[in-house]
Amino acid sequence: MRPELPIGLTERRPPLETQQSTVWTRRQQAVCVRRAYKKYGQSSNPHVILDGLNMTVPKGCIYGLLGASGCGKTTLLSCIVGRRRLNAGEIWVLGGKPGSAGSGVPGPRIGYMPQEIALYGEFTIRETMQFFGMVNGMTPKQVDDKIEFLLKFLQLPSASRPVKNLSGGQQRRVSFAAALLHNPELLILDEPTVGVDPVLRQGIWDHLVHLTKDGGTTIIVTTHYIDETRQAHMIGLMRGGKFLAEESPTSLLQKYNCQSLEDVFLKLSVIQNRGKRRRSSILHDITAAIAVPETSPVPAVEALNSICDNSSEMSGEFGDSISPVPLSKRMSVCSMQVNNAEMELPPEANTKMTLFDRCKLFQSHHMRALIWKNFLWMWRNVAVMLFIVGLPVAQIVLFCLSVGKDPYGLHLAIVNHETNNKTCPPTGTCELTQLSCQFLHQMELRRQVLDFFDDEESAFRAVKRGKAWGALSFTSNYSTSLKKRMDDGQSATDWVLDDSVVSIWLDESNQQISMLLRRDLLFAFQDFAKTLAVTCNFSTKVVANPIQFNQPIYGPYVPNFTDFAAPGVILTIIFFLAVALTSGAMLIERNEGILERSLVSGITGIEVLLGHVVCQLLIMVFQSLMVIAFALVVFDVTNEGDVFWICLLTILTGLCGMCFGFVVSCVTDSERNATYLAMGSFLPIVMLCGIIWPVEGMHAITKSISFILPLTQSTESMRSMLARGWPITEPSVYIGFCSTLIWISVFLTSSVLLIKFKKG
Ligand SMILES: Nc1ncnc2c1ncn2[C@@H]1O[C@H](COP(=O)(O)OP(=O)(O)OP(=O)(O)O)[C@@H](O)[C@H]1O
Repeated sequence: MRPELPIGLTERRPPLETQQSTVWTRRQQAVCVRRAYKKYGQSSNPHVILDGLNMTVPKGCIYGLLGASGCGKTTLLSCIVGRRRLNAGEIWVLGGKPGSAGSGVPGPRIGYMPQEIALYGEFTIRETMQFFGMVNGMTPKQVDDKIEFLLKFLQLPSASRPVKNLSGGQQRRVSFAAALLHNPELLILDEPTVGVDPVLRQGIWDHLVHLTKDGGTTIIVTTHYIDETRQAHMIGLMRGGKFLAEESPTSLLQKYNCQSLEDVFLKLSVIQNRGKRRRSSILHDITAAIAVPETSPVPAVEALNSICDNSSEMSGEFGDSISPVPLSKRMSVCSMQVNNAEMELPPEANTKMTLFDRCKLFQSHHMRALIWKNFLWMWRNVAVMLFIVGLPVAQIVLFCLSVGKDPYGLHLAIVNHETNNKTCPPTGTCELTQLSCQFLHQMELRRQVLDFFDDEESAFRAVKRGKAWGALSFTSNYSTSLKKRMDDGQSATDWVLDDSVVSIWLDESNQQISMLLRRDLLFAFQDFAKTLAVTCNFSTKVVANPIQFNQPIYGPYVPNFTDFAAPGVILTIIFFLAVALTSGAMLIERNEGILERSLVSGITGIEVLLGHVVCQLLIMVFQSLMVIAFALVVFDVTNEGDVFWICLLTILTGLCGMCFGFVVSCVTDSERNATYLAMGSFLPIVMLCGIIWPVEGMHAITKSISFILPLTQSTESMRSMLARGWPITEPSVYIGFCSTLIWISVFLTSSVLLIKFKKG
């Protein structure tokens, strides 16, 4: 015996024989979704959200999109507004495909109120409206008039109140107002009545009905309060990636003989659960009838969906009355005032994009709005901005104060048998006695501390305990033997040679300190010998080292580490602060939903990017000039080059950091991941770009990696300008500029591509 069909399925059969919609009829709808398939996650373990969903929203309708939390309403809406792509299926919005050239979607034809507040807390209500007004090409007068109406209608407080100081419900209403502001053709409202009291909720619904009266506006609204959608012309009950029904609330209530829409939803859910078993057997029959070739590349689910779709475009699994019925009848469900809707040519057919329009990187009113908004945000966060501007200056000050200066106050353990370990002031005469004292005096002049010990044993002990950096021992006849060594020259005896030597044992555990101590000891000896020669009136050449270091060709006679590290440190500070600034700003904008909202308003990712470039470039230029001024003027870092080129290279490096920041914000989805990525790149760049150690000393592999990194060539270029005074025409200088420009284009292109192609 044939089992009894569940309610709904029996009613579902007849429409299977109705006609197919054509592309033309699809484009006549406000929204038409066909065979939508959307999944998240890996193909091996997909999370299917939309599973062959069909949806038809005629023009001039209020369409209530209902469904349990997590059933995919927001996902469907973001596909409709062109912010996410379907994995399969098609969407027509206001006659065009979302995102296609000339469709106006995303764009001002749509008003979108996302689920999250997606507003700048620091802005006042008026400023918020001004921003969205500017984005949608409204004049200030039009915005002001609309603000007045919206404040009254939505019972909002004064327009000068900052959004962050409003209650949650008020913030949602401001968000709603921002979507209504420019009278869009299609209004998409994701839960607009959350946190709104019943009276105002009713007011909002009345206003929505009013908006659709003349047929010019279509509204799609999602809500958890199912029964408030009684005022909608049509509702779509979504469950399991499909619509259970897509009909007018009255006919649903009648058809299922229920008191409330909630009951209808429950009834249909039960039917769907029962029907799934039944449906699987129906599908089995269909597949048997129309065999899908085994070699077909189309997955079975899609094949089945397409089979179903080719025979019908059922929107609801049950209770469907939308797609299969003729268009004229369907229109009667919504406002009858949609005059000539069928006669209107879809905008895409009308709109001819010129080549100029297609190549246009930005629209001036969008850029105006973005730049105004970014500057206003900076102004509202002036303390943060001052910190950001001051941070690189603080860092360069810290660097110059603490890195690269010669260590002083180092303790040396002295055993002076010549003076029985007594201190002895230099005599300043030509007496060749107690010469050890004159030598030690030179060490004191170099600001090192001398501690005297009785014997070598105790001096070593002091070094071993970390009380001194080295031990020095003078023989009892040091002066006599030194004099004899000079007098006898080649014929000097072994004891003369041995006794005229200062014995030194250093703590070499700290390479920098021991290197500088060695240098100080050698210089101290040279100075002592020279002083003696001058005092005793004989040529200093006699005591000079036979290797003579003349005045250097480039750099100071005694180079310091500050001069070596400064170019790299300046560029690193500017580069990484720009990374942090840009990626931070972009991520805040994205994570708070503001970016999403702006993009739905028609602003492009490239415009957002350019908006940040313009504003942050200003900050960065200021930062760069301050850093250079502090390094060169206040801390007197050696500079022989042209300040213009030095500043330009610093600014370009900051720009490069900004572009890297864009890439970071595009590839990461949270501030934490952005921080990991920025920090992860910081250390390799600092280690490999020749900032703390010359590239010449690196391993062959790291040397070749270092060659292509963003800061290597620019650091070398900066060093050549600062220390050698080389002009831009020198290869090692202009290569730094070229490398930075190449990296800017690489990062910028990557972020533009990521913005363009990285959609959900
Ligand atoms: N980017 C994403 N990556 C992976 N899963 C996602 C993503 N966005 C949404 N989802 C998942 O898709 C499902 C549908 O989410 P969606 O936000 O569309 O539901 P919803 O019906 O709008 O829910 P609610 O009514 O609670 O807002 C949820 O299970 C959600 O976890």
